[in-house]
Amino acid sequence: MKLFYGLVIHSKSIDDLRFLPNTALVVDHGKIVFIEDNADVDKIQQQHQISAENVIVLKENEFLMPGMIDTHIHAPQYVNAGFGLDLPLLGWLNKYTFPTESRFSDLNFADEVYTRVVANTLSNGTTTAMYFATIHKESALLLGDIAHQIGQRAFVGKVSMDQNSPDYYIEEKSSAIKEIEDFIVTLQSKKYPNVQPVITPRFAITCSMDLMKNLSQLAAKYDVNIQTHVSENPAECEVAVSLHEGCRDYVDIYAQANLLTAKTILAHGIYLSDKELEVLHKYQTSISHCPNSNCSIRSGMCDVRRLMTQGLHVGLGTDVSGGFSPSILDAMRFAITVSNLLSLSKSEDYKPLNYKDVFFMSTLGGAQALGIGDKIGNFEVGKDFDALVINLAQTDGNLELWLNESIENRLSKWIHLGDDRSISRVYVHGVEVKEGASNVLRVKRLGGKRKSTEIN
Ligand SMILES: Nc1nc2[nH]cnc2c(=O)[nH]1
Ligand SMILES: [Zn+2]
Repeated sequence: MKLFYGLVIHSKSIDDLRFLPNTALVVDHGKIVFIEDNADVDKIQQQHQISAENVIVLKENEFLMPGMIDTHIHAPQYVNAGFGLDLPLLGWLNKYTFPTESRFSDLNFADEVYTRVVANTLSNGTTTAMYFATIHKESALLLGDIAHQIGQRAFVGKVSMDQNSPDYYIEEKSSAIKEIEDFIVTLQSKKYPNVQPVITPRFAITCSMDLMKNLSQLAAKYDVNIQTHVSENPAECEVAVSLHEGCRDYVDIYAQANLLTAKTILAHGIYLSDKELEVLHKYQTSISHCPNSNCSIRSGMCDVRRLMTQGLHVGLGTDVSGGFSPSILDAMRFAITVSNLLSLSKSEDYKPLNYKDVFFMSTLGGAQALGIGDKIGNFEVGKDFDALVINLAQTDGNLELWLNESIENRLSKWIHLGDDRSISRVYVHGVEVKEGASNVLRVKRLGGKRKSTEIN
């Protein structure tokens, strides 16, 4: 058992951000068993019979918050993060993305990259990641092993794609179906408590209707989540609809393939019509908003307020490497900026997203979008303890504190100016997983040996 005591910040809903001073929070076997603000910490320590070394008292400039959730990240594209941003989506996929992803048939290469991406995103406070891997089953399974060993909560998707892809990076339909079923069965058989397989048709351009229908049957058979992309770029939308005869619009393609469920998350959704939003709402399908990617490969600006007004759950995604940064703090800032820019052409009563909204989206909102809002996302008794200790008094970096600043302003400063240096502890399911630098995690996993694999 562990007892945390200090300032706690979490969201109960998008309009209900709580700042809870002097809060006692007790964790047992990874779960939150008690929480009370303005608490008598000694009394609670005694009541729960917690030894002194298991009491963590936060310092004056520290606070505890829920772990952050990246609802859309391509693990293999971590290699490309920060370059190749000169082309829009379809050209970018062909020139930069497919060649890099095709290299993940090499398990040594996959081991090196996946260890780095898991360690680095954890270090940046991503306690849960919804990953796209590649079409290679073995390396996707390896990503699951790595997330488990290092301690990140992860959904891992072996990508499925059987058309309109380069010869060197494509599956045949029958083998795509066999491989994904093997992948699900194998990953589930490992019984990792925090790592789940996810059905991952890349998008409607690279998947035949028949493949997608088979994938939706497997999702139902094994009760797993589904992820794909939707309506990211105007040229993509046009090609997708032209390829699937008899489908009214982009969302209808996935509806006809039975891929829309309450456990489905679609990345982007920039150009969705009102009718498409209605359909997504009917199926309780969520959206992953990836504003860095939308800006960097110039896909467009997604009106998150509109999606939320339609009742959709919207989480945040880094979409590495369409997005250049693996940090969810960066996604929060981009989301605010895009929303501000959109508001310039809206009426005065349009409310752009603010720091409280994006805090929600990166925690409870992300959990709801992944269909696990009852398990993580905030601090409620019965939920798993996925949490970050934030230290605002770090001396490096741009975050400066002044006397008598309100807690609200300090949180806003952290969201706008913080980085991994201010994330001093990271917990997943009650286990501390950030031990100083991400290097420590890497070395631990690789048994103290650096791999000789060259990344180039
Ligand atoms: N941003 C992004 N969009 C996609 N659509 C299909 N594949 C991808 C991808 O890898 N990244
Ligand atoms: Zn993506």
